[in-house]
Amino acid sequence: MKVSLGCDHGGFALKEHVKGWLEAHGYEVLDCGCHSTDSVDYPVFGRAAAEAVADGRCERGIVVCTTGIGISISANKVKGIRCALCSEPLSAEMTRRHNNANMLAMGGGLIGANMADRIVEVFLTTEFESGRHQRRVDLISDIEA
Ligand SMILES: O=C(CO)[C@H](O)[C@H](O)COP(=O)(O)O
Repeated sequence: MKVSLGCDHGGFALKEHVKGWLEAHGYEVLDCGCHSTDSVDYPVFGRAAAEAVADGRCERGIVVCTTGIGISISANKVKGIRCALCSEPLSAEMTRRHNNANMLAMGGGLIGANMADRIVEVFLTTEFESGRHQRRVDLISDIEA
């Protein structure tokens, strides 16, 4: 599975950690930046990571800013993206099972590396349940159309 990554300066450290975890676990990574703790604007990088998922270059995306909020809002503006902000593994599991989320957002200022590992692992390995949930995901897509 290929995973796009995006962050701002507030998410840089956790993004780098997640990148290492992904590579150690056999995932291919497309790092859309940023690449340092210099101050940048999170919509630029949330958009880049989301477009890589929307156009099929990556199957999933993970974005990080200080809170995870701004970069998740930005990713969700890209058509076809369902980006879920998660701070613990149960939310990551449920958003895969029920929402078929294709992107995960986390707050680099809010959660630690070990928690992020568990969230990422669950997000990338949990299947969508489909059934009644597909109808609801289709209704979300209708809003975009
Ligand atoms: O969490 C964020 C957006 O939701 C950003 O990381 C945060 O707003 C950046 O702020 P600053 O420029 O003061 O570091």
